[in-house]
Amino acid sequence: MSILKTNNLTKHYGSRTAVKALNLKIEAGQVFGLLGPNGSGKTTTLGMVLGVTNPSSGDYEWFDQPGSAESRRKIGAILETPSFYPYLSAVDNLKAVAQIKGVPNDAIDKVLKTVELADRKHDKFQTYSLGMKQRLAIASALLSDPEVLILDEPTNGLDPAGIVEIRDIILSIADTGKTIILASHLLSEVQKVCSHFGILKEGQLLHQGSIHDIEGEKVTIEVGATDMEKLKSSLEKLKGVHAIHRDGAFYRLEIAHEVTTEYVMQHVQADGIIPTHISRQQGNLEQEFLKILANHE
Ligand SMILES: Nc1ncnc2c1ncn2[C@@H]1O[C@H](COP(=O)(O)OP(=O)(O)OP(=O)(O)O)[C@@H](O)[C@H]1O
Repeated sequence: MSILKTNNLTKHYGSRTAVKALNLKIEAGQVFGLLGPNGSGKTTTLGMVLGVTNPSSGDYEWFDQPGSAESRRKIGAILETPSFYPYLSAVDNLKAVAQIKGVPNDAIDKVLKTVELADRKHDKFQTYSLGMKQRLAIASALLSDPEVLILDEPTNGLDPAGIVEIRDIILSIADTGKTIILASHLLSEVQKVCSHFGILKEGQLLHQGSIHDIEGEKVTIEVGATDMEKLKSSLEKLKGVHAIHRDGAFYRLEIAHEVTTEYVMQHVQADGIIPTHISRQQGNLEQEFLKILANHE
């Protein structure tokens, strides 16, 4: 099922075109990353499809229907950090949101669990870290059990641990079958959590497709050992290895997608080799990304 389709969606601010004839297509179950530098039109795009920014021209469909108040009820979105009451706990803040949204309070415990705030649910909002505040915002967007969750730069300002927590939560929400649309200027974020992505530059969509297609077969594993000769003859017997290249102090293996570092490790250890280095490179999205940008220079 098509979740979101935009048809030549365009926004001008005076003489500036923020979004230009955008044709996005997002299907059910995708984690779709709208990737682009600051000012490329991501927030404007999300604002238009959420009905908070008027398009200059073009239109959009949610669930194969023209955008409407009814379709928006199936969407949970965080465009900017929502304001919570600092002196209230997470539970009491969510009770206030539940009342506004007209959803029963029974949903609160479930969403707090999803965002891993169950054990801090009675603490005041003002005692929360930035990451916890962001997780509470996600909980609030999930309260009405939407089919689609929209997040604008969900990890902005967070420390590395906070970033990992948000990513894990996004992935676990995606596992429940919800479609997620997130805007990000971070290639690594899109690569780590998204199944599909679109690249926006100066309001134009340069590319859209699946992450897997771009990463394709380009998965490699680097492995090194003290005895490189012995390592090579062991690696040559390994199933799922398409090619072996010497790269300085290690071999770079071109491998089938399903080959893991554990599998390589077990295989070489069985031949009596202890690797001094082993790591897996998940595709070349960065290079592909730069290529796409270069093609549009
Ligand atoms: N209300 C507004 N009035 C005038 N220009 C605007 C307005 N909102 C956005 N713009 C302009 O539209 C362009 C796209 O901005 P937008 O915020 O959509 O980009 P973005 O990709 O979300 O960037 P960021 O991540 O920095 O928010 C920018 O040039 C911006 O200055």
